[in-house]
Formats: sequence, structure tokens, C-alpha cells
Amino acid sequence: MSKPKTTAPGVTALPGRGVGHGSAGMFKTEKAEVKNSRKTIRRFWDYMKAYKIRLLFVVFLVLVASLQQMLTPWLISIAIDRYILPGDLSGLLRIVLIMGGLIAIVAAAGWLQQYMMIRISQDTLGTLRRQLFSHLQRLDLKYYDSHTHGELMSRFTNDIENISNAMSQVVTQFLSSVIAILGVLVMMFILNPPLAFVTLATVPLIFVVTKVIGKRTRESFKQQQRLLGTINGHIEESITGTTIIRLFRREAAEEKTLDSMNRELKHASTKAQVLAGLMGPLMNLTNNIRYAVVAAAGGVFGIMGIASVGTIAAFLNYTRQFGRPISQIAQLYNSILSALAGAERVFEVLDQRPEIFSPDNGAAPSALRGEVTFRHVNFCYVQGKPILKDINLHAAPGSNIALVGPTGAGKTTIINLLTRFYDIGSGEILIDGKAIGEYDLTALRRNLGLVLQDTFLFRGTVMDNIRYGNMEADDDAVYAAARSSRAHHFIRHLPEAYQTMLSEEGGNLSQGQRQLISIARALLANPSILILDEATSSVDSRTEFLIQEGMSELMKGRTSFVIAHRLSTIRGADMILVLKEGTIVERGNHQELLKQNGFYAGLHATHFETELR
Ligand SMILES: Nc1ncnc2c1ncn2[C@@H]1O[C@H](COP(=O)(O)OP(=O)(O)OP(=O)(O)O)[C@@H](O)[C@H]1O
Repeated sequence: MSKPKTTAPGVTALPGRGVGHGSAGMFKTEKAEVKNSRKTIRRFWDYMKAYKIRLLFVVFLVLVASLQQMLTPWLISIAIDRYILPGDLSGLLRIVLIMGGLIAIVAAAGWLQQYMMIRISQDTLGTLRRQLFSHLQRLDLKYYDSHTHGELMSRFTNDIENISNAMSQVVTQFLSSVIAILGVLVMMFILNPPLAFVTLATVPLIFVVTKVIGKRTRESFKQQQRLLGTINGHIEESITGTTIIRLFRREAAEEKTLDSMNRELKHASTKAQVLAGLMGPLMNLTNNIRYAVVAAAGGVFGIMGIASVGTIAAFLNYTRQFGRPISQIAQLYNSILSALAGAERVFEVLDQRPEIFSPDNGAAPSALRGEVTFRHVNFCYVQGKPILKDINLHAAPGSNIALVGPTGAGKTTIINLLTRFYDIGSGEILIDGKAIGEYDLTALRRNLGLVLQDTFLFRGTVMDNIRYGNMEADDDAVYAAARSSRAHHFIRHLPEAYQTMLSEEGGNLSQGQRQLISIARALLANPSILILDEATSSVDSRTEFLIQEGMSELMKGRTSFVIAHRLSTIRGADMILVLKEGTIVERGNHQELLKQNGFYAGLHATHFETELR
């Protein structure tokens, strides 16, 4: 039951694993990765720009907080050379007080910068989440066909969370590290340029380590996020399809699938974490090497008289401090990488352009007459696999069209085109003489009512669910719609009548009851054109009778397309369109079609045999 998992577009293959990756290919991939990362960062900056002033203040606070790191070793060198060695106790006390004051200021600035950064990151992510949500609501159904719900959900959860974690720590820590490195360098050059050069000479070592480990880590993190999305998709599918899984006793098979996905994820995550974990110890190693080099050079310079004891002590301190922010940046690098991977996956969704949208100044009539024409309509879901072939039909306003045909014949697809859930490949669909593409999409859908056999109800009261058809309707209008649709009776007997809370997707109602509610909802919406999908599953005969009555009420005076399964509906239709493998093979009313003694007559004999008896 799992959908084929497609690789998310825009995700680059792992270097070396793609076809034909030579070293030149790898180099290109790496360059493209860096370019991509830069683009992602620039794009993310567009979101943060709105908080420029607050960010500037954070930078100022980080600067203040970095003061201690820059000034303390210098103050210590003054304390040693000017006060401790000459024995000036009051001078020493003064300098200790200054250092104490510095510590207090730094603590306050540190807290404030963190608080502000959390707020900025929450605001930014709120905007991003909002944008992602509204974009997903506009994306074509085609997009949903190739992505599982869980995979899409993981953009809201894992990916946004990764960005959030990074933003709340990375910005301040990265800034303070950069400032600390620059500050320490400036202080070193002021104090003793030759020793400063010695310290600087050890820096390339860090770059080599970061580059080698970082490249591999970035790939592993991306792979981890991708697998997380797939696993979420599988879990979501298993939760939604739990009844079917149990019925077909597929629990063990589903667990096996999860196990194999889990193994893959474990492998990718372990690789990512181990690589990320390597960074810390390797950084420590380079720091210790630098410390030893500076200590040795300092000793030699001391003997040569180029550096005082205080200066050497300050340098050893600075060297330690120099290493800390560099290690910190290396550690942050991992958070930055997973945040970048997350942001890329979010942007990838945002970059999907809907192909179906409202035209500028589209027609927006408040009501339609309901004349529907299909002219030579062709359509395919997947390129090269035609589903509908040369469909022609005409429905006069107020007429009742029944669509019949074997499963997979294309009945639902006709409905999908009329609602513009998908756009036609060629031909035209006209409503009241105008191509559907010329209508404002909202206006078009406002005039279309849909009652499907798999009714979707939202979490909320029965009242809310019916009102979903027309948010402006008052309570009396809701009651009236429920009465006409024959739903009123059963609703009255619910524990809290119209105020009864429906659990997710109306799980606490029977299928028949859910359908009655959706008929009431469609009635309240008062559409000109109706699309009904009769339930194939049997409901009890009383509910079925009510549904029939409700639907008849709903169809009065409206053009209706019914995917019909019941003989009574088919008999009552003005025109029956018989579909077979994407083409209309016969058309006419029930009697005419029976007389033709063709496909319909055969279908009728086998399909409605039991009903006819
Ligand atoms: N989203 C989709 N992507 C790709 N192919 C699809 C999609 N939806 C339907 N199809 C294919 O289009 C064909 C027509 O499907 P459609 O749902 O229109 O049939 P139907 O007549 O409504 O069948 P049923 O009576 O079983 O609901 C089928 O072969 C189906 O596999």
C-alpha cells in the first residue's frame, strides 16, 4: 500500500554514488553545494531582514559580551607586569574590581542576547511556517500525488525544528566566536606581533580538518533528513490505514518495512553523528598543538628578550581563547549544516509553482446557470499515459447526468477536471459558455458542490462542520439545511446535538451519518453545479433512504453529475454517460441505453442483477 517513494527534487546525489562521478564530478558537486548553501543562507536572510534593528542590537550585545574575553588576558598581563611584580597591592585591587564589573556586564549582556535571539528566531520561523502552510494549500493536487503526507509533515516538524535550534544558538555563538577571534587577534598584534604570527601560522590546520570532516558531515545530514521524511511518510500511512493493515494482518510486514527504513536511518544518523562528533576532539588536538607551539615560541622569545613574562602569560591565555571560538564554530558548523539541509527542504516546497491558479481579473459571477460543456477533452495524470480520450458532453442547466462505468474508467477524473483539481491536456471545458480557466478559481469552486462517498469532516462541532459550506450562514440556516438533507433527526439524538464534537475526520459517526452531514454542508453552500459520488458501501436501509432523499433535495434545480452506483439514481438521470477506459462509449437515458443492448446493457445485467431481483 505504500506509494512509490520519489526522491525529493533538488536533492543532490551523494558524491561518488551518482552515475559517472569522477573526481572532476565530485569537485563540481562540491562547488554546487557551496553555491547552494550560500543561496540558502541569502534566502534565509530575507526572512530575518525584517528584524534588522533587533539583530543589530544583538550584535552590540555580543560585542559587549566579548569584551571580557578580549580584555581579561590583557588586564592579567598588566596586573603581573605593573602590580604583582612591583608589589602594588592597591593597583591590583583596582584591576580585580574592574574585572569583576566586566564579568557582571557580560553576564547581563549574555542573557539579553539569548532572549532576543530566541524571539527573533521564533518570529522568523512563525513567518516561514505560515508561508509553507499557505503555499501547501495552493499547490496542485499533482504535487500531493508524488509526496506522502508524512514527508510533507516532516518539513514542518524536523526541518523547521532544525532551523529553530540553529537560529537560537548559532547566530549569537557564531557572532561571538567571530568577534572573539578578531578581538583576540587584534590584542595579540598590539601586544606582540611576532608571537601573533606564530599563533596565526597554526590556523590552516583547522581549515583542513573542518573541510575534510565538514563535507562528509553535510552529506550525511542531508541523507538523514531525507530518510526521516520517508520514515514519517510510512508511519503516517500506517496510522491512517490502521484498519486495513489489521484486517489484512499486515502488521508484521509493516513493521518489517519500518525496520528496514530504521536501519537505513540508523546508519545515516550514526554516520552523521560520528562525523560530527569527530570535529570536537580534532579541534582539541589542533588547539593543543597550537598551545604547545606558542608556549615554545614564547619561551624562546622570552629568552631573546622579545617578550615579557606578562606578555607570554597573556599569549598563553589568548591562545586558549583563540581555540575555544574556533572549536565552537566547528561544532556550530554541524548545526548550521542540518539547519541548511532543513531550510533547503522547506525552500524546495516553496519553490514549487502551482500550475493551476486564478487568472488575473477572472470572471467571478455570484451564481452560474450551470450549463457544462466538455469539448474534445484529453487528459493524463502521467505524461504519455492518456486517461481521458476525446470526452464530449453537454449538460443543460438543471439537468442530471449520471456517470457510470467500470472501476478505473475515468469517472472521478472527469470530476477532477471540472473542479480544476487538475487542468486538462487539450480540448476545452466550458461553464455557461466560458472556459473554466477564465473563471476566478475561488468563484468557480464556490459554485461547485461536492459530496463524496469518503466524506471528510474536520475536528469541531457538527454545527461547525455544516457551516463549513457557508461561513456566513446563521444557526437557523444550518438547521434548515440539516432538515432538508434529512440529517436533522440523527443530529438531534447526538449527545450534544449540533454542539457534539466530532473526533478527527468524524470518526465517531457512521459513514451514512457523515454523508448526511456533507449533504447538509453542500446544501448550505447552495452551489449551481453539484458533484455527487454515491456511496458503494452499504449503509442501513433507513439511512440509505434518508441519503437518497437528501440528495434528491440537494439536486433540485441544479446541474448535477452523479457517479452513480444505484439503479434508482441511474434510472432517474436525464442522461447517462457510459465510460470505458477513458472514453464515453454510450450515452442516453436508461431506456434508450437498454434498447441499444450494448456495453451498458451488459453492465446493467451483471451489476444490478441483485437490485433487479
Ligand atoms: N492521481 C492520480 N495519478 C495517476 N493516475 C491516476 C490518479 N488518479 C487516478 N488515476 C488513474 O486514472 C484512471 C482513472 O481513474 P478514476 O479515479 O477517474 O476512475 P473511476 O472511474 O472514478 O474509478 P472508480 O469507480 O474505481 O472510482 C485509473 O487508471 C487510475 O489508476
